[in-house]
Amino acid sequence: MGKGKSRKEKDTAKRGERAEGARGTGMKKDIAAVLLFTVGLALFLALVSFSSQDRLFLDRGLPPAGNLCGKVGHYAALGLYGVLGFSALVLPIAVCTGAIRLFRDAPRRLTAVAAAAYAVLTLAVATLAQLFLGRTELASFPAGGAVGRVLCRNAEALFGAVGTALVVGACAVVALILAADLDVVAAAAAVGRAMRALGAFLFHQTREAVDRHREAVAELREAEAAEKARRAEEEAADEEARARAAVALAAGAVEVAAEEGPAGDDDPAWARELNTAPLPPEEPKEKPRRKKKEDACEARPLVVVAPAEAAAPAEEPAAAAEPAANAPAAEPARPEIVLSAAMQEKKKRKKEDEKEEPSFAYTQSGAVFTLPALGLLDKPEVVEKEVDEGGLQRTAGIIVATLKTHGVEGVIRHIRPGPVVTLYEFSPVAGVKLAKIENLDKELTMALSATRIRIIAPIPGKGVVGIEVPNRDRATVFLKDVLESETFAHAGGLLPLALGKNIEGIPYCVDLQRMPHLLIAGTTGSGKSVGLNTMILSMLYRQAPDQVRMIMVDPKMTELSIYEDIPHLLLPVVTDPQKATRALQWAVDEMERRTQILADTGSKDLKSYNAKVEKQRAQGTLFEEAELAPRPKKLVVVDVAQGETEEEAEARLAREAVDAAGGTAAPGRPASEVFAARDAASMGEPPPEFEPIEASAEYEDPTAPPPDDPVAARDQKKQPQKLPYIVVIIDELADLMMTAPREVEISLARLAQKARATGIHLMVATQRPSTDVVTGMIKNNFPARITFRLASRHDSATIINGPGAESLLGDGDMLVLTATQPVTRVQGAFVSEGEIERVVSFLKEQGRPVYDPSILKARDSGEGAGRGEDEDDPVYDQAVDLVSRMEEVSVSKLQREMRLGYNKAAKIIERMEREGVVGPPNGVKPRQVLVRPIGEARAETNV
Ligand SMILES: Nc1ncnc2c1ncn2[C@@H]1O[C@H](COP(=O)(O)OP(=O)(O)OP(=O)(O)O)[C@@H](O)[C@H]1O
Repeated sequence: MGKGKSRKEKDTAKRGERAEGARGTGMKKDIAAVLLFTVGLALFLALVSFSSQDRLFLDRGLPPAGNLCGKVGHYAALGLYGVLGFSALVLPIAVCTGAIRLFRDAPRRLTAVAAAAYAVLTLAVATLAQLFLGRTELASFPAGGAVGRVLCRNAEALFGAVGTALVVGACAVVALILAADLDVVAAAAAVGRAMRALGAFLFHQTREAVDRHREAVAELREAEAAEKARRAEEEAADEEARARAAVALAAGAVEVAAEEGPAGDDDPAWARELNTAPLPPEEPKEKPRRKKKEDACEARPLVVVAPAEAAAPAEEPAAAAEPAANAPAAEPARPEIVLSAAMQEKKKRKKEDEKEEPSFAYTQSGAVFTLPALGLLDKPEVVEKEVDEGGLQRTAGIIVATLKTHGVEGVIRHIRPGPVVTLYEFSPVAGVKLAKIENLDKELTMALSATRIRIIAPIPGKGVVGIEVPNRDRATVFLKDVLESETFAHAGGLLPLALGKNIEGIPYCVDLQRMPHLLIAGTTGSGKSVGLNTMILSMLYRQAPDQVRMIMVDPKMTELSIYEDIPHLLLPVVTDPQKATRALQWAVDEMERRTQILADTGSKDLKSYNAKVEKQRAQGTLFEEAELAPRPKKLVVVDVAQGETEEEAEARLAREAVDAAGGTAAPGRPASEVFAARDAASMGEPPPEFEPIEASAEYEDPTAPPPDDPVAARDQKKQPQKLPYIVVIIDELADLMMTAPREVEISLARLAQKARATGIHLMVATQRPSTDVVTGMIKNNFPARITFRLASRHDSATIINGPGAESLLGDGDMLVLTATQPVTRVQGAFVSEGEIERVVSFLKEQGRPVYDPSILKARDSGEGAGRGEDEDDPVYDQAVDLVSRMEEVSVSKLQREMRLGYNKAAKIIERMEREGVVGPPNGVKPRQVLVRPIGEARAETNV
């Protein structure tokens, strides 16, 4: 029994010992867990409060200012970050989790797995941190620490960057699941719940904000309505008061009038008006609205439009008619919004639209030629938009703020809205370099979210910097709009070009005569051809074909062929570059011929020549009479073709003179001057000398073929004729320059230099403004230039001597440079093909041109005669016949008289010199003629 008890006791004692032991182990574990947790927490605090700046304090023996765990914490964190980088933060989590598990008495196996998982997680985070943040400078230590750097380098070598991210990322997630004993589904659900809660919160907040905004708008509208009602009441009261005052005054005036008789001259105008008109007219309803706008404008940049002060008083007739006593009270001082000239013109035009379209029938020349009517052009209805003042003010604010950010201070004084761009006039403070503003164009473009902006620093003559910002809604300018404007109607000159509207929306026209030649450039699609068409149509709308003739060169064969066969053309539209070269040479010859005519008649230019011709025609006199008067001659032309001898010819003329004695002698012509046309006798026609001066068309026709008999033509004494203007239009200069660069360059330069006075003008367009096309020689001779959008600043400098064209918007946006005006931005007028076709067929209905194809023939084949080549040349014989009647002759005189090309005339004169008909060259003076007509020579010998 004692043995058994002792075993029982032993068992109990053992159980008690085990329980004791277990209690002791549990306590130890708890203590270890607490210590571990503390270490983990301290580590966490040391790591999150680490600051590299603390080193400065520690170096001076001071405690660190930032680290919550003092010196030890700082160094521990420094070491851990250095080794593990950001993954050091996993450590305190691992330690704290381990502490909690220890506390919960978790199985040892699980704790070991968790520890291993945390270790893997730490290394994975270090690698990922190095991979993603290694190149940034987020912290004072490497993102992945030394460990992360090594692991990342090796992993990248094995898997590449993306592979490393995937593999290491997967390891990290698995390690996290194991370490934290994470239920992935539960975690995802928790994240989802959090997102939903956040969404609901944001939605609620937004709805509240929208409701608040709506309420505020409704309140504002109510307040506005109340304000409007109040103003309406005030105005009604004012109106009534004014009417009462007027009636009282009228009554007074009538009483005075009854006492003193009719109002004398001293009475104020309003008093006199009151006698007949007791009540002032109702004020326009628009007035109060404008007042409101003006009030709103105070302390902001003034939205101006253009100087139109002169028109302002005319806009306020009612105010002017009001009694003086009312005036001061009615007009408090306030900022003024001036209506733009363009807007005024629009208003005016609206009224004029109601009038009938004026008739443009042209009746100066013999035949009536009707100029095309404006009705042939389209003018789509455009809804006029109100100026968005708020938007303009906002843009002005952005400009000022952006410039300020970049160190340029200043204010915007005026805003000038136009159809396509709006000009903001910026006044910088003193000391700002303008080049700095110019260089901020890209910054401003970005800040304004604009496509392109243009900076004009400074605007010539204004002392401000112009910033042109494209409008969001771009208006189209229609050609009809410009052609029917006052500006075009009053544009002087014979060759007005309606280009479009300037940036204030005012129609912009130039005169080609004054320019006097125009170079046009623009990349493909920039609006160059449309621009050229509007210029051509402007001239066609102004001038009849006998006043202005055109040569059109279109090597691209696309743009100008639409004008084929209009009566203004001198030639069919030239598409072959070779022929174009000849056409240019013809223009040079024509210029030489005209220069001689001007010199012979002592005319300064074509305008004064045409004026003289007009006078001569009115008086029935001739230019030549003055020259011929001192040396009357008896001229006999022997009809050698019919085998006539000199005696027979003289006898014939005597007979004819007797026959004609009873006929009409030409008024004012010397009786001794007797002419005989070469074939007159054989044709049985009355000799021309007895006819009155033949009335000819007012203008010379350059396409008329040369006279069959120049001698007879010269002697026929036709009335002088005016010379038409000639406009040469070339659509693609580059194509011509590729074919015959030297000839084209020389012809263009000669024309550009000298043709102005002779009424020949050039319009040359190109899409390649490179220096091999627009050569120095061409450029120097074309002072007036228009550029549409160009590809680069460099191209812009070639055309307008500065930047700007590269910032244009395309679609007809252009810069115009003339010799007298600074660069002006213009929105080109638009004209469609349909409109051009309508105008062209209207012109063609009135007549077709008669072309002179010889202009385009190759020089040598057309004009033949070389040195001793063509001894039987009938033209030479005619020339000798003609020259023998002159005292002196020059190449151009012969050219003019016989309607020859310059080269041909020069060759004839050379041959005449060789054959002793004319003397040697005499400097700039004409050559002396050494022969006499046959009859005259015989008469002299007999004497
Ligand atoms: N003044 C304008 N207003 C509105 N749109 C325009 C204007 N001018 C041109 N455009 C538009 O730009 C397009 C191209 O114009 P255009 O044919 O004149 O260019 P281009 O410079 O002559 O090109 P290319 O050299 O290739 O012929 C036109 O079809 C038209 O839609």
